[in-house]
Amino acid sequence: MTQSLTPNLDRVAGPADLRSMDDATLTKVANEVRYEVISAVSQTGGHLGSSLGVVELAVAIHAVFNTPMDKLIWDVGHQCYPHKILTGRRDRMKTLRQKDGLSGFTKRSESEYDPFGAAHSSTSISAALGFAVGRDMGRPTGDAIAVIGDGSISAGMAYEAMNNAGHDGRRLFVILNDNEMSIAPPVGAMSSYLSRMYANDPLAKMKSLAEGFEAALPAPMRESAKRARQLVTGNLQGSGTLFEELGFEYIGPINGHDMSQLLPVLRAARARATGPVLIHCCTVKGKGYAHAENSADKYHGVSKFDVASGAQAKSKPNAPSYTKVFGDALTDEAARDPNIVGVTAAMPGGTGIDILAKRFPSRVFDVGIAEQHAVTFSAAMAASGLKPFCAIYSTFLQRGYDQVVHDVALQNLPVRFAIDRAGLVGADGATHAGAFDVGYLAALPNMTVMAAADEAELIHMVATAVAHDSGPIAFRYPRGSGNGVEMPERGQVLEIGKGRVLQEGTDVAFLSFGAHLAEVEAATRLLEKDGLSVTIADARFAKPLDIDLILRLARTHDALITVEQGARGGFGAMVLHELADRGALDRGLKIRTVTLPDRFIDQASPDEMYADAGMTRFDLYKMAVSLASKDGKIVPLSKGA
Ligand SMILES: Cc1ncc(C[n+]2csc(CCOP(=O)(O)OP(=O)(O)O)c2C)c(N)n1
Ligand SMILES: CC(=O)[C@@H](O)[C@H](O)COP(=O)(O)O
Ligand SMILES: [Mg+2]
Repeated sequence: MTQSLTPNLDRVAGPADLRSMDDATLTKVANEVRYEVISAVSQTGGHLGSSLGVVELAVAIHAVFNTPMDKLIWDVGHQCYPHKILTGRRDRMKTLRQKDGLSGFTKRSESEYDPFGAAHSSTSISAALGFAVGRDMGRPTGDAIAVIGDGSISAGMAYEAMNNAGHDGRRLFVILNDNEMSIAPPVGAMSSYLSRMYANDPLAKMKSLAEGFEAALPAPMRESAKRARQLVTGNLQGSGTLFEELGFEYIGPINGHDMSQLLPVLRAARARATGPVLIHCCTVKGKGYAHAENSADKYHGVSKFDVASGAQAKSKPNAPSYTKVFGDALTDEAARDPNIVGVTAAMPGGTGIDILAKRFPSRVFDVGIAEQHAVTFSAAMAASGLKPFCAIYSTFLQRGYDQVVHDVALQNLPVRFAIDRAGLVGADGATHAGAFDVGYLAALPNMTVMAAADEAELIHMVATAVAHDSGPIAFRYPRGSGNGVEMPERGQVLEIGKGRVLQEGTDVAFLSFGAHLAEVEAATRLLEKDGLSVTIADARFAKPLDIDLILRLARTHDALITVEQGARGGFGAMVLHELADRGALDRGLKIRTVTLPDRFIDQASPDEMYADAGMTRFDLYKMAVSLASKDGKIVPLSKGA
């Protein structure tokens, strides 16, 4: 029988097994967990760098605290792979981020060790405080421990939570996982502050501890720890770090990969904390895997890869990504218009704003994980006469919605929202679905809402957004590659509120909004084989709607089907409002609105997810046939069905 490469990890069925192990064995377990993470993610892809950075933390926390009674909450949750391996899901790691497999984030329904779901950042401290209150009011809950990264702690919501927790004074633990990285290198004053806390400290190797816990330390560490803490806090009067000023006991910075520091510090903190405690751990994103550590993005999000070479499997799309098309188009427009600026909330690469930044660095603003701020910041730039392109994924723009309403739409300021990852996104699952932006934006007065049917349309929409100065405008497009359509030299400015007809028919009309047009066209080919005559129209705008087009389609067809990559309450709803209010439904038009279903859809490939949503070409075909049939026979409507 071959010798196991993970003999110590093999003895861990769950965290309780860790609590019976000595520190040396725990260190071995950590090394074996790291090996397991690299091996698993090389076959599934995923958030490798962040997970490698918290291997020791995950082992130590589960070894010291009494999970699942103690609630361990991972901020964002993208770094949860070691946690999942240690909490009974090791055998399912190969299903990570796949249909019917493990979620790539923590998820309540997946395990009792996941007390709170995540994926959107900066929620963990709020959740920890909620559990702490539950405990203190008699609910069956132990300690609450939030593990939050240096990127995530820079978001407003984290301050709201620390402000409340520090004032409330309840016992809870915040472990700051400081690896000096967000997805890109971190930005902002908090990042600089954290770096100052250990960059020049000659005792950085020392593990400085808050006075309250020095007594628990082995004698040799006690005195020097006290002095190190005073040095770290910037003066010998011992006044607090930012966190202490907020009411937290501060411990750190300590080496988040050194079990001989982590374990005594966590044990001391657990033994003595009477209020909120922040333990500052310095870690390395991608720790222990050279290809990750040496990569600019620390292998934040990787596809499958070869462990030996680190080479990632590259998909060979036949078309550029929507993200790149957007970044290139915006940069071209910016070369002609000096008022164009780009804004991203910590996602320069993901949004394509990094392309603009390469050409015009002084006109790009990465505000950190701060979508609320990004929107209002953009609103004021628009009020000053600039042309801000606020590029935020559909799902993350949800974080700044009140700012869109209150600071942009209500003041009718010409902010341009570039909404990437519209529709279903695949492996990131339900938390990242760009499902709701059409509904939440088209409901707003003054707002213009567009959706690109393909990458060529996206270029036109960027040009249209540049030219549109009379109020806010949003354009949405999906994650991934375009359709390989012919690309225009330069974007043409579209007429606001005007759609386009791709083909005229008589039996059934598809009114498509956005990138599901390709599926509509495929369904049409099937319908035409059955002798049906089909109209295909691309609405281009959910607001303002092309009323003339919609009324004409309703008048000249017995069946009208709207299609969108979004939830109910979006484009189809807008069409229904207009048709109903104008009496166009009174003569009995057969109309159906194809949207995402009223439920969340778990991770899979986008095609699998759209199949789950009932939005494939075959679903569309069946729907059209059902509308063009009589007594179960397909009777083309134009033939007097
Ligand atoms: C509200 C929100 N905005 C943006 C993101 C995208 N995002 C995921 S992880 C991440 C960086 C997190 O940095 P940090 O907290 O330092 O964790 P690390 O990856 O360094 O472990 C970002 C911006 C998100 N998940 N949620
Ligand atoms: C964890 C997180 O929120 C980001 O890393 C997100 O997964 C990025 O999504 P894309 O891969 O679509 O850029
Ligand atoms: Mg980080």
